[in-house]
Amino acid sequence: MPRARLFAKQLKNIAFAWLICSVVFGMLLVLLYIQHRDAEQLHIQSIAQKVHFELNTQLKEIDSFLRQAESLDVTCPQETLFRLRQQVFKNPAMSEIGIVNQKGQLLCNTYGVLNPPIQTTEPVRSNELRYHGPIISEYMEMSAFVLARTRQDGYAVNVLLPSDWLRHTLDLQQYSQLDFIALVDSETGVPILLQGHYSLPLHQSLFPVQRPLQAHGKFDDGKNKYLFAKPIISLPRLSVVASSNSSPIFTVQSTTFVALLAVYMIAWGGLSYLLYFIEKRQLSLKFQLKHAIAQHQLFNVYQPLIDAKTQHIVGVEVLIRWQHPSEGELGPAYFIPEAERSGAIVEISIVQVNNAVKELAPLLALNPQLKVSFNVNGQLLSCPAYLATLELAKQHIRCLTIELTERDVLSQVQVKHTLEQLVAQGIEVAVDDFGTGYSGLQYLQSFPIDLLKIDQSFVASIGLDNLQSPVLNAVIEMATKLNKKLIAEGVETAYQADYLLKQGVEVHQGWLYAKALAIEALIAMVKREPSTLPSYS
Ligand SMILES: Nc1nc2c(ncn2[C@@H]2O[C@@H]3COP(=O)(O)O[C@H]4[C@@H](O)[C@H](n5cnc6c(=O)[nH]c(N)nc65)O[C@@H]4COP(=O)(O)O[C@H]3[C@H]2O)c(=O)[nH]1
Repeated sequence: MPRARLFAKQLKNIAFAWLICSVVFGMLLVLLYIQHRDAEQLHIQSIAQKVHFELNTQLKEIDSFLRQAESLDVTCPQETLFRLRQQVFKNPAMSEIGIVNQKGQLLCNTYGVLNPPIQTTEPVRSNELRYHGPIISEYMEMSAFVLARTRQDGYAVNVLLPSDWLRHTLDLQQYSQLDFIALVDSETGVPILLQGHYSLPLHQSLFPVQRPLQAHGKFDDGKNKYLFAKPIISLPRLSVVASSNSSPIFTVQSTTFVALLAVYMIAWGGLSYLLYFIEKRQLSLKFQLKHAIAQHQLFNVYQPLIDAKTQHIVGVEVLIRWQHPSEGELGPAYFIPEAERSGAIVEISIVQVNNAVKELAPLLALNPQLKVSFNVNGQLLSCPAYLATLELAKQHIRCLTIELTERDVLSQVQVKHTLEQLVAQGIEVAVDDFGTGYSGLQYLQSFPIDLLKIDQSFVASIGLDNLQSPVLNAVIEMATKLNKKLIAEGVETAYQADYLLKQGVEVHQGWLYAKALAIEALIAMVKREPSTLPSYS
């Protein structure tokens, strides 16, 4: 093969290997990405849930105090102030508690009675837990939230929570690997506590947050992100929101990336080499075959067909062998598939028929009725040179049979016409390995088929209780009904031979009688059988 072509073939292999590896690795990366992304999202959810839980616990405690505040004396006697202060000591989240009347006047707080009262906003009528904020507490000069409840009598009790204190208890800083984690107003989305850079998905309305929700896509800072939001149960007006970059694959560690790249390169290289190796082997087999034909290394062997009743040889199947210079004698399984692929089968088969005519001439001269059977595939049937060789051979071999597999018989429309022409010349058509094909059996009626060769697997099933055993009987019955001749292949035991004989299958082929023989051995066998060829000496 010219160098340029060899080089082009190698390039093709490399490109093909690259394509396969890229597709496989691409799929692998997508899988990894999905797995990684799902894990990342679960991680974000679990952080948000944790913050949510902590906040919820805090708020529930404060709320339970506010519910009990129904019993506080709103004239702010010492006893009430004591209870308020006691509460502040017990719960360090609260820095101040105050009582506001229906007009919005702060009457007293943990610091004492306010005289005059300070005007604030009028209490809301609803007695749900609510929050205001963040506000700047005048006393503490810091940002804070107000949690409040309105009592049945219209007075409100409120609690001041410093923002800093909340931030520290929730320890938001430990979540710095997230894009952000925030406590936001569920209605407006305004962040009240925030760690990181707050950004929201574009073209998606998240607010008001009424139930736990997730959002994916492009955010207003131009990045693709994932977001999880969940309202606080005891105060749904507030929600915990956490978000992270949703493209973690691009943050794969450099060592992992290098390892992946190395595996990819090794797989690519390995596959290229494997393809090169297979091609080289095929190429070399193809060239070796050509050489073998030229050097006459291929030769015929002949397996006798025996009439089991009389024990006489009634024919032979011509089989091929290769006397390989280094590998020794090789069976057809080693080279026939490649010969069929490369087209060398045509030349091989023509030489085979011509050799058989020559080698069998002495036997045919003595017994012109000797059946001679050749394996023929669909490719050969469409080759005029081979058909012409058969036609010539027919002049020397009176009982010439061609064996086709079911696949070959049915493969081409014109096969039927070719077979009819061969039959017209007196050539017998047999179906080889009968029963192993998966096609319907209509062809038995429409194609000119005279003989069925029962596949060895059915013969091997005789006496065994397996699935194939009933098929053998069905095949025999069908062949009898359709008036087809039968030959049993692969007869290895006397038991099988007896059984087949009892079923009416008289012509056998198999190791019980003889293996495939070189022409000299066949002649020697026939010599020992004077009754078969009475005049042969
Ligand atoms: N286990 C066992 N095996 C037995 C027994 N009796 C015969 N055989 C083997 O069964 C195969 C019968 O040939 P096939 O079904 O046409 O199957 C043939 C045929 O399809 C193909 N083949 C052989 N020679 C040629 C040829 O010249 N041209 C073509 N196109 N194909 C061939 O290769 C196949 C295998 O051929 P072989 O290896 O020669 O194997 C032969 C034969 O040696 C037995 O009792 N037990």
